[in-house]
Amino acid sequence: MFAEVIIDIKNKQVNKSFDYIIPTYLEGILHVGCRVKVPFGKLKRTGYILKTKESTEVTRGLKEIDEAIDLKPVLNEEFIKLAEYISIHDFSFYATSLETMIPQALRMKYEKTIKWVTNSLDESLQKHFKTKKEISFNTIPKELEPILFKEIKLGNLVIDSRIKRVRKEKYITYVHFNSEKVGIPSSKKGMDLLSYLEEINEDIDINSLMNDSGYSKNVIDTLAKNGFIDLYKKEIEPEEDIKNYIDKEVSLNRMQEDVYHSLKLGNEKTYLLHGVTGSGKTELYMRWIKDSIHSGKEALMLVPEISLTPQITAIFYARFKENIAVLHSRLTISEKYEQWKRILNGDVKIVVGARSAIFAPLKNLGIIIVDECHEASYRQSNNPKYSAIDLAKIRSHTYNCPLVLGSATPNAEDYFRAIHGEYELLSLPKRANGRELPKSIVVDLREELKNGNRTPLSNILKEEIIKCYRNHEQSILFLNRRGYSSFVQCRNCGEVVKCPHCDISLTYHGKTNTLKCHYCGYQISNVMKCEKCGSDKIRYVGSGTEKLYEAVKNILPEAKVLRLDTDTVAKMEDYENIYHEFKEHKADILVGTQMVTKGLDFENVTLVGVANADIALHYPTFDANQVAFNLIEQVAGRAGRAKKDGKVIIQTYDPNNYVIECAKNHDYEGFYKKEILFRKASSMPPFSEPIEIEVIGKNLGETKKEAIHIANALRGVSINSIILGPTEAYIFKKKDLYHYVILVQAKEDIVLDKIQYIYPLYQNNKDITISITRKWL
Ligand SMILES: Nc1ncnc2c1ncn2[C@@H]1O[C@H](COP(=O)(O)OP(=O)(O)OP(=O)(O)O)[C@@H](O)[C@H]1O
Ligand SMILES: [Zn+2]
Ligand SMILES: [Zn+2]
Repeated sequence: MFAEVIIDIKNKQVNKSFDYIIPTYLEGILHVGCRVKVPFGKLKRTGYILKTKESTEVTRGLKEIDEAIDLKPVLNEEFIKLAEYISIHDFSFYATSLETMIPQALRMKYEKTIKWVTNSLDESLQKHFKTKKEISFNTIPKELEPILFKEIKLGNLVIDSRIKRVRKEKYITYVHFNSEKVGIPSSKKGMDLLSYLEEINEDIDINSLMNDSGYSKNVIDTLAKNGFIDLYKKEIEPEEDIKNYIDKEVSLNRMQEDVYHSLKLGNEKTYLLHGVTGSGKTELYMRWIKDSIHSGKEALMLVPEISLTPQITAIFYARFKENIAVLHSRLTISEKYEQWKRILNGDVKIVVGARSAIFAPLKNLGIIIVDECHEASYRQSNNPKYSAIDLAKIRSHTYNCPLVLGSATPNAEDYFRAIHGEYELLSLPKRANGRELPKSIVVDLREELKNGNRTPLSNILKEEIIKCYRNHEQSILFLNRRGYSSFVQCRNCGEVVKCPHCDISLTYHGKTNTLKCHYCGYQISNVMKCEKCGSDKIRYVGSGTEKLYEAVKNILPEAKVLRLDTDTVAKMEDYENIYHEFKEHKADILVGTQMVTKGLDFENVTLVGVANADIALHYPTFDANQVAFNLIEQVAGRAGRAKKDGKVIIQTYDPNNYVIECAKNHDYEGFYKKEILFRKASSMPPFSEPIEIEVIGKNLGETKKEAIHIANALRGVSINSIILGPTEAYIFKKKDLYHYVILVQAKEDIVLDKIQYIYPLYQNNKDITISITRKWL
């Protein structure tokens, strides 16, 4: 027998498979989707078996497979086809695409084990088992392998794999008041804290204690040392609140009912579910999933990573119990692997997860759902640069099952397809509980400046925040920029402090008193004097979330304000802590970046402030307006979701911009009509299928030369295709590297073929890096 093998050679990949002989003792063991070690050149390399066959056309130099890495396939035919698709469609390598599809645990060293499951076994092997039933594969000498594999084929031995378990912190420290202890603490603080503990009269976790009482770890430690309190660790029950969640299956309203019946299982249609924020899309997803399970099939639902909150997890667990695997980033490598095995073995029928969950090894899909389908995070930004939605379409095709794309703000491309019949459009134009969408007010920031208000909060927003706080309601303030100010400028000569490695200005961070580059992480301590003219008149221009936070604190010192951005959230746990604190109304105001715009369903939030609606508008991408509209509409959707009316304040320097006007009126259709005209005029998706080729290098001249060379080569193969550039990228210099961009609209396949060749050409080029991205699905 022979095997077609794709070999994984970093830096020298080819999308071509090679034939190898399967040694007789591995026949029947090695199948499609197993990884093997093969001789290649002088070295042994890892490869993936794409196909096994009886004969080969290769006549000379045929070599034998050296070793089996997997004794059970880690990928099935479906994924092998999918990887081939990615390698062609997304201009990447077959091996890299295959590698992305298997759990990380399997990409590391893991232990293969053999289990003796009958009474008979060749004697030469028996002695290795001693008294055990399961031993490590490595304890069997190489020369016994042929016998070993024979026994596996006979069914006496079973192979499995074991992943080393990595445990993460799973403990919380609790504080117990020791009422037996006589005497009093020596410090006033200690005494206060003790009476506080006596009053609450129950054990409390140390973090809440420090937050609630405001005492430091020092005071607590001293009390513990002197025996007034005991500290003990308790294992965190990770799914505690998940288990406690009670499912309330609401009855669908008329609108939901209609949409619910419009979807038919058992066909491969793509549906676009356009439902305003709070319209009850999630309830529909769950009904369809249930129906799919009842018909004996499985369901896959993708959500943006940031929406994988405990809330959504709890809702799904409550409804579907053990039948579900939730794949989120908080799982350890071994936990992810466990989930993957459960899915592979058919132990679960429903998978909910972020982008990479599209590779969940379900084998009988009945429906695929992509929530918040407008989110850019469904595209992977490094190789292979696949789009999970694109792959969802392929999987829906393979299983002849529907694909549902859900969003309150679908991308114009998708809406266009829905209007023109490529997708079926389903609409939920009203909120599920009958409440109105929040009323919006647009504030002209130019007027504020004229009136001498230089803070990030307009007078109206200030008043509303205070009013909201006085009413014991919560507010969310959104600003699309972290740090304190956007740049630092000398008032005397106008010099702006820039990153020496990138072609952008540094951002001032107040907490650390530093200037940081948001691209490369370069950091210096704050400047007191202008480098150029020596003046000490330094100005901090623009606002980031830090400054916004400070401004809120200034008007309401007594309010509890939380900040949610990548500076305050290092881990998913941090996000969850802030999330819970706000959800339980332990804080009044939440200030943050994009993180606050997504999927939060807090009933007490009645005010949303968009501190600067213009930032997103000025990105140099074809869909900047769309992204800006989506952000404003999504964050506005957090207000007034339950019993009380919501209000939205949008601050802008450009109040007449159609994006702002449409967002103010929650007018998606109006926005779409303008946006699609603009796309048409500029010949952008859905009217074209641009591919961006970035040429990146250290040496400006060389990089430019290479970029021109590539552009010309492409022009050479097709006169009908449009090849724009090379032009300097929006941020021309990043981390000391120059970026040139070529934009291609391929009208002929020959251009695509040519682009396929670019990566391999530059694989070993130390000076030039290439990055190729499809700007459409
Ligand atoms: N038929 C119904 N009757 C009453 N309440 C409902 C109904 N359907 C959904 N809801 C409730 O309405 C709220 C919003 O629903 P859901 O979160 O599903 O909306 P959504 O469309 O996903 O919103 P978003 O896009 O903002 O995340 C939830 O609290 C949900 O329980
Ligand atoms: Zn100066
Ligand atoms: Zn930098």
